[in-house]
Amino acid sequence: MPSVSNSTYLSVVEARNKVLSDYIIKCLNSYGLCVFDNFLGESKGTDILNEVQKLYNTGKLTSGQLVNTLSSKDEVRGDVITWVDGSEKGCSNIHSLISSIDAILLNCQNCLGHYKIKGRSKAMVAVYPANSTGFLRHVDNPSGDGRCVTCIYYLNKNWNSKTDGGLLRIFPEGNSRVANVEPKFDRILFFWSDRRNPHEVLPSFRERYAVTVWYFDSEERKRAVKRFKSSKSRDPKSEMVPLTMPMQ
Ligand SMILES: O=C(O)CCC(=O)Nc1cc2ccccc2cn1
Ligand SMILES: [Mn+2]
Repeated sequence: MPSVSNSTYLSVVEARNKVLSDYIIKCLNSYGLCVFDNFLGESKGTDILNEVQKLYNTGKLTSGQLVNTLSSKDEVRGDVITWVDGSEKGCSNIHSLISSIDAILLNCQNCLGHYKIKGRSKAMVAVYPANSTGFLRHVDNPSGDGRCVTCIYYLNKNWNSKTDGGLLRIFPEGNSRVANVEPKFDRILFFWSDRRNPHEVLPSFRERYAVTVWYFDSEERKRAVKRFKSSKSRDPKSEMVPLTMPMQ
């Protein structure tokens, strides 16, 4: 196998990011959602899966239901989650995932709707335990909190929703068709975070792993910060961190 120089490797990565960014721009602007398979490849995807499973198996994830502090006794969501920025011990591959997605979104600058994307949330690592209840139909950002694009990276090898459940169902506004997204290994999904994309997760019968990042529109974010200035809530999903440059 001829060795590839570092500069050649980088230009291949940049060309690939450009192709992927063009695809995301076209899909999101046309349909409001975009699915891309084989995002990082078997090896990198497995490295990320191993880190997520380690976080889960060492008890680092807490019930998402509690995070929502819902008074209702009905379980709205059955996931367990933790928030990472990738600098944590044992999260270097999750950091690499976040940087890869940031690089793609930086390439999409100013071409996604009217949005100016300059920041994102931390990454939310989520596991739906086997026989969990999924996530009831909801909108990620119903109230203009600044989040404009939801990005979910799935880590579930040989997933078959007929037997394993766990389908993500998106109900694009004004469209009678439903998008059924299998949470397949090394699949990345982007969709508008606002009321255009109500969605739900069907009950899973097998452990279901995903990493989610939300990207912020700078103008909507500025307006939201002004509106929520008084609120003391330090909800991690609405904390914004700047995009990181891709790790070389
Ligand atoms: O795993 C999937 O396919 C999507 C699951 C999903 O919608 N997760 C989710 C998780 C959330 C956590 C905090 C606040 C809002 C949230 C909205 N959505
Ligand atoms: Mn959601």
